[in-house]
Amino acid sequence: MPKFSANLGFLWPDRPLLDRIDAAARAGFRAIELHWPYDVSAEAVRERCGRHGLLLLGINTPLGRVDAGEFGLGAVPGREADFERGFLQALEWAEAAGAGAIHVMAGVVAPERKEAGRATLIGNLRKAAALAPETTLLLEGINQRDKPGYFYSTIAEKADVIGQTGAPNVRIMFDVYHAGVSEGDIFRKLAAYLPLIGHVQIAAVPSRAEPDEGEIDYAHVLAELDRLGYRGWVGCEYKPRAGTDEGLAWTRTLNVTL
Ligand SMILES: O=C(O)C(=O)[C@@H](O)CO
Ligand SMILES: [Mg+2]
Repeated sequence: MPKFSANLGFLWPDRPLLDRIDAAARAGFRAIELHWPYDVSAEAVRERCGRHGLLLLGINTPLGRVDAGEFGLGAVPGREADFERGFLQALEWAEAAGAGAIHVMAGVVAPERKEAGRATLIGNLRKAAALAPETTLLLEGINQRDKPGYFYSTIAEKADVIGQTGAPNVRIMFDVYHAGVSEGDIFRKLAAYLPLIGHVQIAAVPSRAEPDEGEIDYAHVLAELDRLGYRGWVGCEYKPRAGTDEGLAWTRTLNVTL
């Protein structure tokens, strides 16, 4: 059975971040991952994780100008200097908090700028990977229904960018929810891209709720990850239907030990 981490961007949304860390430990998680924790001190997060013996896996790069529709800057032509500033902020926070991975957010790019966006992303990633050789840089596709215009939605596009970047510390964040909404054929893609996968995330399709409903049978997905020999973490990145603690009943349904 894979190892599970609590995504505290979505779980226990009713309380402040440090309390969410306590809740994750109480629920039995051994690792957590965060989205954009920049308004909380990295040292406080490190201390709270240490208190519980929790591993902090990763965070996301800053989004940019959210009011202008930005959702990351990695592939946005003309914003390279802002991307670098944001990446360095993420790196400094991650190192101070003890996180080993950074999800480099590609961002929203107009279709006619797609080729320029690809070159921008590869250039930005080469620099970022060299600046942070000890950190895993994760690339995630986001489905077009949730974030119209996001730079990529398929696993193949991320693998292609990783190949072009040529850095050993850039890996795929295989979010089964986004892959399910965007393209399906999950088992074949897990098998095909396994050597490039640095992290997996799960949520029901199409609801993005606990992974015990909808069109993806997560009992089979988790068994397939085992069968393939995946040794990484599986991030529980779902939006609880109601209370997060009650929602963890899915672990019993699926015979999962946190
Ligand atoms: O939305 C997701 O899926 C994520 O993994 C976040 O980190 C933001 O894209
Ligand atoms: Mg995700």
